[in-house]
Amino acid sequence: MTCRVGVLALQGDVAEHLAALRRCGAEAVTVRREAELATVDALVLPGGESSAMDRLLRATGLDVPLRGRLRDGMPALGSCAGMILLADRVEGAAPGQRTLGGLDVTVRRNGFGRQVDSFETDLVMAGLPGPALHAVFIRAPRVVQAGPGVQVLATVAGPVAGDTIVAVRQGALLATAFHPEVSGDDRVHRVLVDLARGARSQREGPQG
Ligand SMILES: NC(=O)CC[C@H](N)C(=O)O
Repeated sequence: MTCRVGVLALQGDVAEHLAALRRCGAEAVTVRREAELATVDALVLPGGESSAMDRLLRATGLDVPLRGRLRDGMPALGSCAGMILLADRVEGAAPGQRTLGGLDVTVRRNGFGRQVDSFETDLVMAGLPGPALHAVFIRAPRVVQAGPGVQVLATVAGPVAGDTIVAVRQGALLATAFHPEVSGDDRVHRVLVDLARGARSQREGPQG
């Protein structure tokens, strides 16, 4: 079945997500306004600058309907800055910076510090069959705390003692600290597109 997946296009890394979603068979569209948001079965919140996106979300008034759709169970994938937007709590936020929330996690912005602020690694991600996933981290956040309803999908070693959570899922919300749209491996987007198809068929009912 076909499904329509939006990419929040106020700022940041939009084109690569649209391309990945199309390779997964979804109709992919940019979302800047409430009317566009209303047409999509699922949404990608891309990487970029989370404080800038927060400002633009509030300036355009898109924050209110978007929070509503997230609360109503719209599937979403937040990558990097998008993960920050979906987090309930942020450490190192810019003055006045807020999030949409929905994911019961605390994230630390720029959580890998200056020395390793960008790096690439291969990681095993729960729910993705096949080989390890190549993950690109660019001034990425890290998850410093996850609530009991949050499934940890992937971790990497460091930057402090032990492992750091870099991918999570809670219900229909997925978030990665890395950028799944730049590796050419579409398996993370495929999970979102499957969730979008499920949401679509639920809405359309048995004969849809
Ligand atoms: N690549 C990214 O999305 C970086 C996120 C950025 N450091 C922020 O805090 O918003």
